[in-house]
Amino acid sequence: MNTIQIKDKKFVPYIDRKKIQEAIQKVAARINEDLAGQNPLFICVLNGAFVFAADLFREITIDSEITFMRMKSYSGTQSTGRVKEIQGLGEDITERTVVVVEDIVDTGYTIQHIKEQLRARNPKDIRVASLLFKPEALKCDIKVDYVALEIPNAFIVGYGLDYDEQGRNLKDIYVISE
Ligand SMILES: O=P(O)(O)OC[C@H]1O[C@H](OP(=O)(O)OP(=O)(O)O)[C@H](O)[C@@H]1O
Ligand code: HPA
Repeated sequence: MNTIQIKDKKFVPYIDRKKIQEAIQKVAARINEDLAGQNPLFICVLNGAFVFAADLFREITIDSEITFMRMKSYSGTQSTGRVKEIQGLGEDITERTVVVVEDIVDTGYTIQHIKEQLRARNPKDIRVASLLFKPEALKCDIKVDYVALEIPNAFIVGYGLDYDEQGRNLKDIYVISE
């Protein structure tokens, strides 16, 4: 069944690269339509979102810009519940439309924290685009505007997502096997 081992855990194939790319194209088409003429600033949340952001941004056909910030809240397979800013945002976003690009919204603590930080800088609008969303795991009252794929509450790796920093280079997404 193509089981892979990363450190002490086993994972099995879950979402293949073709399905990922199709889902990204659909999300990009919605963003292209919704945000045309607004020159949105995409904000990629490192580390995990770098693969998704690279693929999403190349599907964006409207005038737009991209930048990066870096946050950390996970340890192993669990959220610590504390969101640490490793690298903040340099750009002035006053009166700009920004699109926060995440690989996953799980408990929602990270995106909630980022939205609070960005709101204080008076943007025109904050949209959130996430490759993956786990509705059953959500612990915050937040809206994810553009979701490529909804998944159940299980730990996954690949396509930028890691287990203990390993597995980000996998082309497909794998789920933990009990
Ligand atoms: O909704 P939440 O429960 O907050 O989880 C989502 C966050 O967790 C991951 O980041 P992580 O802290 O693992 O850092 P990484 O991006 O460097 O892997 C992921 O990239 C999101 O930013
Ligand atoms: O399921 C996950 N896998 C990897 N990183 C994550 N960060 C939040 N949820 C996850």
